[in-house]
This record gives sequence, structure tokens and C-alpha cells, in this order.
Amino acid sequence: AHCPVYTASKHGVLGFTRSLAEASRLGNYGIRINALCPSFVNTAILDTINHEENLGNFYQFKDGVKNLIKVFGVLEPSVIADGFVQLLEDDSLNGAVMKITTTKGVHFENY
Ligand SMILES: NC(=O)C1=CN([C@@H]2O[C@H](COP(=O)(O)OP(=O)(O)OC[C@H]3O[C@@H](n4cnc5c(N)ncnc54)[C@H](O)[C@@H]3O)[C@@H](O)[C@H]2O)C=CC1
Ligand SMILES: CCCCCC(=O)CC\C=C/C=C/C=C/[C@@H](O)[C@@H](O)CCCC(=O)O
Repeated sequence: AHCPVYTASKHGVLGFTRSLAEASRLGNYGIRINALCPSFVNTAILDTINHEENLGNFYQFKDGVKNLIKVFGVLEPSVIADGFVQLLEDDSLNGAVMKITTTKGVHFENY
């Protein structure tokens, strides 16, 4: 929401992930490809919403993003690291989309 180009790029990453995962399975590449999609995480990127040069025309919506952050909270990076380890350790996962949010914790999006 609020940042259409950013959001479009993330959707592209998911399509790329799922397509490459299937290619890897069919081609026996020997690698698994998964995506990890967290809600807000406590890193430097969250500060970009305070800078007009980052958001351009969408800077006007920054209060909306701040409100989402207030409503949903901010995850600590260690929670994301735990999810990442789960993706590494579970050999059955390929083309998976792991979401991590404050309300639902670690869960998977099924398409
Ligand atoms: N922090 C958050 O709330 C969330 C972040 N993400 C995504 O997670 C990923 C990591 O983000 P954060 O660690 O939060 O951001 P961050 O701003 O803390 O770190 C991003 C890192 O990418 C590096 N970087 C930027 N452009 C680069 C380039 N062209 N080549 C190589 N490195 C480059 C920066 O130097 C920086 O170290 C990003 O793709 C972000 O969109 C996804 C969901 C939530
Ligand atoms: C051009 C820079 C854009 C900067 C964008 C950011 O600030 C980073 C945004 C990262 C993640 C955004 C997540 C948003 C999630 C919410 O819309 C909502 O879907 C979260 C739901 C959480 C829950 O159900 O608990």
C-alpha cells in the first residue's frame, strides 16, 4: 500500500521466486528458492518514509504508513532470522512464501 512501485517490485520477486523454484524442481538444480515476507521490521528502511526524496509523490501518504505501523507494530529482526532458519532447515519447502506478522506470527501464503 502507499508505495506502488515498491509494492510492484515485491510482487515481481514473488513471481520470480515461485517460477524459479518450479524450474529448479523440474531441472533438478539441487537448490530450493523461497520468499520471506515480513510485516514492518525494526530496521533503517522504516525511516525512509520520513524523507520526501525516497517517497516522491507518495510522501503525502506517509501518515497513513505511520498509522499502519502503529496499528500492526514492528517486528524485531531476530524474529525474521528465526523464520529464515526455518526456511533453511525444512527441506520440503520450495517456492514457499513465508509471511511473518505481529498478529499471525510465522505462516505461509498459499496461492
Ligand atoms: N524493514 C521492513 O519493515 C521490511 C523490509 N522488507 C524488505 O527486506 C529487505 C531488507 O530490508 P531492511 O533490512 O529492512 O532494509 P535496510 O535499509 O536496513 O537494509 C537494506 C540494505 O540493502 C543495501 N542495499 C541497497 N541497495 C543496494 C544495492 N543496489 N546493492 C546492494 N545492496 C544494496 C543497503 O546498503 C542496506 O544495507 C528489503 O528488500 C526490504 O524491502 C520487507 C518487509 C518489511
Ligand atoms: C520506497 C521505500 C518504501 C518504504 C516502505 C517501507 O517503509 C517498508 C515497508 C515494509 C513492509 C510493509 C508492510 C506492511 C504491512 C501492512 O500493510 C499489513 O499488511 C501488515 C499486516 C500485519 C498483520 O496482519 O499483523
